[in-house]
Amino acid sequence: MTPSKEEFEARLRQIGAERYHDRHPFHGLLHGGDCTPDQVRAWVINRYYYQHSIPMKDAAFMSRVEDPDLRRIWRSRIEDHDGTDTNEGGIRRWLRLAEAVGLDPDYVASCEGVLPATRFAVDAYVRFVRDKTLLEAVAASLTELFAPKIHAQRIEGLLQNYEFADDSSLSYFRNRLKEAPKDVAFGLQWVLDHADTAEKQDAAAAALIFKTDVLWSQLDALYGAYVDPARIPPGAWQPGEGLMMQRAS
Ligand SMILES: O=C(O)c1cc(C(=O)O)c2c(n1)C(=O)C(=O)c1cc(C(=O)O)[nH]c1-2
Repeated sequence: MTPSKEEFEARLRQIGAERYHDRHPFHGLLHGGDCTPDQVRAWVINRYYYQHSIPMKDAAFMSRVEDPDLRRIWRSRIEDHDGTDTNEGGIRRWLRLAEAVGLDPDYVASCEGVLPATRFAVDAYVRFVRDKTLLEAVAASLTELFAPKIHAQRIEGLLQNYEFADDSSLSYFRNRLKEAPKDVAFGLQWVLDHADTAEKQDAAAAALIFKTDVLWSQLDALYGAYVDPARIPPGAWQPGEGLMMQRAS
C-alpha cells in the first residue's frame, strides 16, 4: 500500500532533520563567530559556485518540462538569481557579500580557486536534475524546506559576530527568506501529488538524500581544506589571493 501524503511528507522532513547541512560543524563555526576572515572568504568563494549553478540547474529542469504552467511557475527561480529590470538578483547580492569580506567580486565570479570537491558536488546536482525524472528533480530541490531556518540563523549569527555583516552584505539571505517559501510550498505540493506510488515516494526520498549529500560534501571539502587539517588541494584558493586591494595595486 502507498503511504499517505502525510506519512510521505513526514518522511521527507525526517530526512532534513537528520541530514541537512545545518548540522555540519562548519556552520557551527561560521554562525558562532569562530571562523577566521580567510575561512569566511573560502566559504563565500565556494558557495558562489553553488549559487551560480542554481539557475543553470533550473534552466536544465525547464528545458525538459512540457507543461507551460509548470514552466511559468518555475521560471521565477531563475529570475530570483539572475535578476530582472527591477530586481538585482541573488548572484549580484552574493557578490556584494564577497566584496564586504574583502574579495574582488570579479575573482569570485571567475570561479577560479573553487575546491575540486565543490565542483564535483555541484556539477553532480546539475546533472542529476538534467538526467533524472522530473519528480526526482523537484524532490531534490526540497532541501529548501529547511533553508529558511538556516538563513535566519546565519543572519543573526553573522550580524552578532562579524564586522562585515550589515543589511547590504547580508541582503542575499534576507531576500531568500522572502523568495524560498513560495518555491518550496509549490515544490512540496507537487512532489506530494506526483509521488503517487510507493516506488515514486522511494525515488523522491532518495533524491532528497542525494541533495543533502551534495550540500554536506561541499562543507566537508571546505572544512578539510581551510579548517582541519587545513590541506588546500592544488589549484584551490590560497589566502591572500583574489582580494579587493590587489585590484588597486
Ligand atoms: O544557505 C543555504 O543553506 C541554502 C541551502 C539551499 C538548499 O537547501 O539547497 C539553497 C540555498 N541556500 C539558496 O540560497 C538557494 O537559492 C537555493 C536553491 C536551491 C535549489 O536546490 O534549487 N537550494 C538552495
